[in-house]
Amino acid sequence: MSNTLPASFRSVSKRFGSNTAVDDISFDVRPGKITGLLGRNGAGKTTSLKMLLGLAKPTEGAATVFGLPYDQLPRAAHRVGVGMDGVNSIPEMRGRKELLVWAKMLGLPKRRVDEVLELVGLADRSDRRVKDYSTGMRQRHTIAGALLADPEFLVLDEPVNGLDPDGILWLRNFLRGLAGEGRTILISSHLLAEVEQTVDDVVVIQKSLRYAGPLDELVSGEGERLEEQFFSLVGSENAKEKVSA
Ligand SMILES: Nc1ncnc2c1ncn2[C@@H]1O[C@H](COP(=O)(O)OP(=O)(O)OP(=O)(O)O)[C@@H](O)[C@H]1O
Repeated sequence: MSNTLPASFRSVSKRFGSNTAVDDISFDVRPGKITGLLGRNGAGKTTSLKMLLGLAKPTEGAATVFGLPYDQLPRAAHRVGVGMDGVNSIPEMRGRKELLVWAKMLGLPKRRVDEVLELVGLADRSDRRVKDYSTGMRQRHTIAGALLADPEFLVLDEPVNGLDPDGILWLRNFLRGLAGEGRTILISSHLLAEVEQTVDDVVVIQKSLRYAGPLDELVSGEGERLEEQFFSLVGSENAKEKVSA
């Protein structure tokens, strides 16, 4: 595994016309940890991940993976596994077939597809078309694709969305297992209770950066919950009412 930081954002901003989606954020992702990128809808999570992965260009600043912009990183598709809507997805194809396409593009043997299908629990259901998968199956399929090249860094955009309680528990244990092997994981989410049980580090954004650091430094007081801290960082009258209710 590499010694260089898996991900680093330095004074990164992104504007779409007059809309500032991401405003001057700087943070690092620690190796071997699970980091949760948190923010409410429209906070700039996906845009930030896209800039990290070379799918969007920062208006200012730089986001790097292993010390380099993604498009300059040698073997980037092998080192960084990506799970994001619209990336590496051909919904009309059957699950296993689709993974075989990506495996071929990555120069991987067919048996790797069966390995990842087994890992995510889809081995016996991968002959269905991806578009016919349930939301939970699609999430697992996305993670299988991200794992194909056995990457040391996984970037997953909203992997918990749409999972049922079994799926959530599975994902939590699965991600913890991957981190236990020394992998780094960056997930975006707005599901605070779930994130609290899964991540080591937290990055809270609301266009600008509100917090970056260990979860247990953010939620250090007795009985303190991530949800409470989140709302005090991003601010919301409704939220404050909700928290104090
Ligand atoms: N391609 C684009 N063109 C114009 N505006 C965009 C584009 N992509 C994102 N935005 C805007 O940037 C802001 C941040 O969007 P983004 O998708 O990054 O938020 P998010 O935190 O991932 O939200 P969600 O949880 O709803 O997915 C929003 O105001 C969004 O409308």
